[in-house]
Amino acid sequence: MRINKLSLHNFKNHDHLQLDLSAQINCFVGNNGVGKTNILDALYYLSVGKSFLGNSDFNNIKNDCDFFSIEAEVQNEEKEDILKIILSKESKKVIKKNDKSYDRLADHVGYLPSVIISPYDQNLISDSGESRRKFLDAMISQTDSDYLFALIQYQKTLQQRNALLKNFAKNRYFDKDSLEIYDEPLIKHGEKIFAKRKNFVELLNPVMQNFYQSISGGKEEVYITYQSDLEQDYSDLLSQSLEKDRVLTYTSKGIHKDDLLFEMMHYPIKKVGSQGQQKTFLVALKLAQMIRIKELTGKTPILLLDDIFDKLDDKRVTQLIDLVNQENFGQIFITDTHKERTESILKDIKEPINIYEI
Ligand SMILES: Nc1ncnc2c1ncn2[C@@H]1O[C@H](COP(=O)(O)OP(=O)(O)OP(=O)(O)O)[C@@H](O)[C@H]1O
Repeated sequence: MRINKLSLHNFKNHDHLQLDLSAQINCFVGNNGVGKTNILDALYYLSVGKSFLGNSDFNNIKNDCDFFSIEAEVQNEEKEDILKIILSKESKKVIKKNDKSYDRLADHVGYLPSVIISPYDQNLISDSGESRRKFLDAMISQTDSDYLFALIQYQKTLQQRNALLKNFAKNRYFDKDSLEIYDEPLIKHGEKIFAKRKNFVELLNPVMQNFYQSISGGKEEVYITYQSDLEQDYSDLLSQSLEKDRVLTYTSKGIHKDDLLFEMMHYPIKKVGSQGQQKTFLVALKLAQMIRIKELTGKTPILLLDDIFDKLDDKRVTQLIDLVNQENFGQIFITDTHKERTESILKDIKEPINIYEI
């Protein structure tokens, strides 16, 4: 998959922007705040139907405007598809492929896979488990529509079960049987999600380890551990935590409490990793994500590299560029504040490179 043309209207600070893109490497260079990251965000938006910054959709509409649109010509094997996303303040978001609207956003996810590496990835290390779960969900959903379906059903059931627990507390009443109606779908979807998450992380680990060692020059060992309540039987867990859930008025056990432990040399990387090591870890993790998506879907994700050259030493940057320049990586988008630095880093690359000054 690759994007031949991109056109933005009123997307964040870009009122009109039209770009003819290189099939290989595209760089957006310019000063702070000119809108380089916003272009990557528009490309990410085309891929998953939302911003990677996770803010409200309306914040993506240029200030004082009523709508934004993102349009792209996407090379899909032999044919070209036109993808269009329009969001207006008055109506629902519309995502169209070749003029046909998708009924649900979930039907679009996976069509144009993407992987983004950005300074915001640091939140994956520093934030709570929720951001790591979101990352895991976004990553698996791009490769597996069954997973996304199970996740949507699980979240719906969880909300209903929690609402009932709150209702019991409010009315000083409890009915075990009506609560248990939700247990069966929760267990069914929860177990499916657990198995898929466990499997995905297991297969991600060796790929990530390889990338980490290639970029860092083969020193530290890094590892991701998947932690889940569902290592125990979920049905037993729900029974055992019934009284607790009743008091807390929410469901305390399940895959909505899962987490990923990021480790370096058997210690949390958050505690023992330098800034450069943490960044290398995140880059390796994202490159591994890219390889897994490619293996599972047969599609090469577009790779979005935002401000990647900061915090990595020259040796690591060279290693990284050598890696992504190999033929198993597809179309790449890079942002940087220094045009000369970008040109110098990419000087040995033979593929066509487009550099846009924003
Ligand atoms: N809805 C919006 N309407 C208008 N401008 C916006 C909107 N949302 C963000 N911006 C502007 O976009 C700019 C930030 O763009 P972006 O993050 O892409 O910059 P950048 O070129 O990547 O900068 P840096 O080099 O600092 O990372 C800011 O000037 C911000 O005010």
